[in-house]
Amino acid sequence: MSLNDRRETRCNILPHAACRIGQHRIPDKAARTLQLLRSGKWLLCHRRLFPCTSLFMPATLLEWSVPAAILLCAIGLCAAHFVGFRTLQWGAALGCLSIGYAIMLVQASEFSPYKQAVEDAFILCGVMLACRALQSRRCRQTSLYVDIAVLLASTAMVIVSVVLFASAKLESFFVQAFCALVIWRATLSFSRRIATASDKVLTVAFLFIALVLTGQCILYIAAPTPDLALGEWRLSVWGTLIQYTGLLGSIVLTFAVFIATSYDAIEKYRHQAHTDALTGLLNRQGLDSRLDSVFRPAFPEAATPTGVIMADIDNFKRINDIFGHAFGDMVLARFGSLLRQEADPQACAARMGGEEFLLLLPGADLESATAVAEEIRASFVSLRWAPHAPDARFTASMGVTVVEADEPFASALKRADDLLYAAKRRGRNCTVWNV
Ligand SMILES: Nc1nc2c(ncn2[C@@H]2O[C@H](COP(=O)(O)OP(=O)(O)OP(=O)(O)O)[C@@H](O)[C@H]2O)c(=O)[nH]1
Repeated sequence: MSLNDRRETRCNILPHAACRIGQHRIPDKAARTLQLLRSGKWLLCHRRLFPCTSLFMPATLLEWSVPAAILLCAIGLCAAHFVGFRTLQWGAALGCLSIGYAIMLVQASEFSPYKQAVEDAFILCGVMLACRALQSRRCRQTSLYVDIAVLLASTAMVIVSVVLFASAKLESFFVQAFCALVIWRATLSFSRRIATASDKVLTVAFLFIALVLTGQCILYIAAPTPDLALGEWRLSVWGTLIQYTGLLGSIVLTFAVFIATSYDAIEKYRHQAHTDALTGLLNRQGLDSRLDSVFRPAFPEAATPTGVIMADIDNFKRINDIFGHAFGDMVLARFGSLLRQEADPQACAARMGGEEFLLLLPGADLESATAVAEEIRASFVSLRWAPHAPDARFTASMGVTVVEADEPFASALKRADDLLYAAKRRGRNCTVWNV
């Protein structure tokens, strides 16, 4: 008698009738599994338990195209990391997913239930990594212990579904339900902290994936799906559905990540091009672009009046000469942060070049703009410069005006500049405004 014949015989002598656990009647297949588990011979007979033709049926090229395409997405994202995009974590997530989907196609071995558990663990790990990549943009990440607990719970449910109930339908339902749960949790907590257009793109992609997974779970419960054996299930419409929705989700995610990271990079370089590196204020180019958007002729909300303060640190060349250029840089940086502190958040502060600064105060009339200028001037005088120059006091001069209704901004700027030089001529350390 060959080994296979002996296995067949062992399997055939097992009772086929349904049995009971306590008050609960359990199905034939589960009853047989329990018997086998008790006798410790289930591994020998699992081929009989899961009588599937495709256990020995190699996956087609079309089926392999699913993990291959996901792997390509992962490679693309990892490669993008090396040219400066922050996409490595996303690549790792899709890499994990592609391994999970590849294991799904590998021929089942003697250890088929473990294969299911490993395959599903890779898929869930991929989803968790993607969620962590999303959360790392804005909010606190889910605790690692929570993720491990979810992974263990999912694996336990998968093993129960496979070993006890020999049900691929149940196994798929559990892994998808856990994936959906993890994605919904991350998406909902992230959606409360959306700050940029790229955040919105990623949120929409995650919502789409969460909805697809949830829809699939509902379909699993609601539709009269046949309870197929493990191998048969892969080739059924349900198995195909899970593979292709996985592929669709991965492609949507890859596009969303590329759009979001490209947008982030553009925003980063735009911000750098519009910001003065020393003070963190707008530079000339940044100011022009801000003025373009606020003072466009067709922009009726352009606040009028708008207070304009032109400020200049007095005798700055001497500061450089006496204390050095690095100290001069520090004085500029502290003056810049003073402008930011004293003005309200809607104000627009810019470094016009050298030691000359501009502050725009939307909605401020001449009186309140002058008050702000005086406050800044007084605060600057009172700054202490220990340890480099403990006894030094530095001063600044200010010219203040307002943009009249329908007045071109350039003419108000010229007026503020003239007033600043009037303050210099008056002996510096004072504020001059037009009446
Ligand atoms: N440390 C430092 N110095 C700068 C920077 N940009 C310009 N300067 C210096 O700022 C000085 C400006 O000098 P001036 O235009 O003569 O003005 P001032 O000495 O402040 O004289 P008044 O404006 O008339 O009070 C020059 O010596 C520039 O080299 C910078 O980014 N860092």
